[in-house]
Amino acid sequence: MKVFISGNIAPIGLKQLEDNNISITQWKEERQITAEELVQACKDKDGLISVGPNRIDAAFLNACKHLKVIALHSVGFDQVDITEAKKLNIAIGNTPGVLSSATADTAFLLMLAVSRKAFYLHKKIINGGWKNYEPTPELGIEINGKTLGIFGLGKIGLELAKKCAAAYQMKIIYHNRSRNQEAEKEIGAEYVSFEELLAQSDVLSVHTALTAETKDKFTLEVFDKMKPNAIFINTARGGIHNEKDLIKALEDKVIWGAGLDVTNPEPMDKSNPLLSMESVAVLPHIGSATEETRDAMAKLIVENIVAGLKGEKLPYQV
Ligand SMILES: NC(=O)C1=CN([C@@H]2O[C@H](COP(=O)(O)OP(=O)(O)OC[C@H]3O[C@@H](n4cnc5c(N)ncnc54)[C@H](O)[C@@H]3O)[C@@H](O)[C@H]2O)C=CC1
Ligand SMILES: O=C(O)C(=O)CO
Repeated sequence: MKVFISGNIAPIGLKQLEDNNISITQWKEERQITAEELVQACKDKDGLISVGPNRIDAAFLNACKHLKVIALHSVGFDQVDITEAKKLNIAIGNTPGVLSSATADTAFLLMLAVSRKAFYLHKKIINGGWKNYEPTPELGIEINGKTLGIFGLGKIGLELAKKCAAAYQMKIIYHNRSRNQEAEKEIGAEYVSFEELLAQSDVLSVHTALTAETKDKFTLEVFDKMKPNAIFINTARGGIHNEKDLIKALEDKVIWGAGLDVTNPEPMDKSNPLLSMESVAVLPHIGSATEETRDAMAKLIVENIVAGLKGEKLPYQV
């Protein structure tokens, strides 16, 4: 059985694939593989491990109908045409759960970094701007005891809510497609309407998937309904906020700050105005990027690939 890997996965995953007698070919270049190159690479393969944002759309799936399984190196599957894959009987697997804590940590880190303008002040030191010990004009705001609003209280949202409730006694409110009884019981999270979420959150953190419903959900009109000292955090997908509107909202002080692990497009251009704003922190999509989490993701990917190649139901099927 032959599998193509369109990027890097943890070495433990490569070893486990070899132990299962799976022959692997891997994309080793620094640049992202193109759509044409991906089709070409998959021509004589039985499975694909899809790393990064390659579009697994109808065109790709129809050009590679022979694939038995596609294992995503992500929990998100917005890059995949699931309906078409189902029609063509190609199993799609993802990596739920094992990355929830690491991704919630990234949201937590962004929340603190924004609240104290940490990335901006770090750059200021590099640029020789730390002159003496004076109360800095760039004051932060505190998180302790404030209200955290979660948009999309699934696995990652719940991890963040637990961390913020425990570390900072934050009040947790959330808006979701359905009620999350576990969160309501465990941390006293309160379900609110989307409008209430906007009106009450001191920190609003996005954790839904990117779908037709959530695409461009955060526009200027929406930011306008938030508190002027609110912090907006997005570690889900860049397409969920409208970047032009976010820039305008920050420039006009409609909201206080923003922390992003995801942007649209990715990579973000280094001239992007968000990168020079005081109360903004941007990371290059590192939500799940820890050694422990990437090892755990690789193990799930191997389980999905092995099952899919045997024609069995995937343990983590989308
Ligand atoms: N920055 C990064 O590296 C990472 C980003 N992610 C992103 O985080 C997303 C969430 O991951 P999980 O928490 O594991 O997924 P999940 O499926 O456990 O949680 C998503 C939650 O959003 C809710 N939801 C979906 N559409 C909604 C809508 N229109 N309105 C209100 N609620 C809605 C769902 O009901 C669910 O509770 C992924 O889809 C992925 O895009 C995930 C891992 C790492
Ligand atoms: O899992 C995901 O969806 C990511 O974005 C990367 O881990």
